[in-house]
Amino acid sequence: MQKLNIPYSIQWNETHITILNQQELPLKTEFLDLYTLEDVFDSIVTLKVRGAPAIGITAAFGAALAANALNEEHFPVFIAKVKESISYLASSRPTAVNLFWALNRMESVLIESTTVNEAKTNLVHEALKIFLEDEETCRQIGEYGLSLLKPGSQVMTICNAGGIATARYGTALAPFHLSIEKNIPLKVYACETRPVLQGSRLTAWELMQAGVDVTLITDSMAAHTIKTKEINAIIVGADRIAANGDTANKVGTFGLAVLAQHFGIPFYVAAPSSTFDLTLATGEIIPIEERKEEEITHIGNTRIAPNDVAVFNPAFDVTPNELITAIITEKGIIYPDYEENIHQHITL
Ligand SMILES: CSC[C@@H](O)[C@@H](O)C(=O)COP(=O)(O)O
Repeated sequence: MQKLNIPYSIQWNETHITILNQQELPLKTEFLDLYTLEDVFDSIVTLKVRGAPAIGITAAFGAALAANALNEEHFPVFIAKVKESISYLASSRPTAVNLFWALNRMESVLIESTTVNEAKTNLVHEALKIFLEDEETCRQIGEYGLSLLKPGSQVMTICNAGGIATARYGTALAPFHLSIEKNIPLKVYACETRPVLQGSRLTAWELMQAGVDVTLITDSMAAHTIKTKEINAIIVGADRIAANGDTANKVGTFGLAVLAQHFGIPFYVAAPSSTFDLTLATGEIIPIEERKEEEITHIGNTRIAPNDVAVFNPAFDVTPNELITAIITEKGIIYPDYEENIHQHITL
């Protein structure tokens, strides 16, 4: 069995969190130490750490850091201050529900504690639990995902739903990491993922590190590539899945799902149970983050669009459930009818 050759993107070090700086990849493999609540908030907003599960894990550790930094002995005041830190972290990015899911777990543990010291210990334990569970979850997603892909398959993906976007292995990329361990040949086509290029900077880098056969294309080449390279399946991650299966993921995902339907190939979403938001009946009401216009008008510090051009920069889109062949979770594979099957699957 070959060892997964990618670094952990998040590590807990008692006084600080160490993250892989995903802004610098692939040119530099740099690790950053986050000591304060503000460091953690900034790392999430600026995409130094990104990907739904990784955001949740980092925020959970951030809440633990913030609690540990408090010099407050009066328990009700301590609780109020930690809650404030949790709300602050929750305001960092709006779409990935894993952020709120992880912070809710942290808040529950906080409220259930009875002293300041007990709360501090419990918060660290809960954040570590969230991290460790995610590694196991992603491995399971990988196993189920791999069971859907015939050896020799050519598979397209977008964004980076990989090991560095989770505790380890990833969601959409987990089957590829496991295929290396199990010696099963698969070929991946990675869309570069404009505007901030998670596909070229992160997925291409991660899969190459792991020894996966990966080919990079621009987003506009997807239709031609599916046709001429005989792509067998598309697999993507998710930031939030509504109760009816509508799925928010990196902008461009919806377009790939439409292409999958046109070409008659399966379109799979891979995500942990923590990415489902059963409080939302449909994807229509998933909040879609709009990011700063410089992500589109500039590459690095170089302007590539006219001054003052109007810009629309949604970071995510919502793929309607009827375009999704199956949703792969750590508990198994969900097929339509999603309205009926998701609830049953998630509450297993
Ligand atoms: C396992 S990560 C799943 C999703 O979070 C991923 O596909 C994605 O869209 C990430 O967007 P990002 O803006 O890079 O955080």
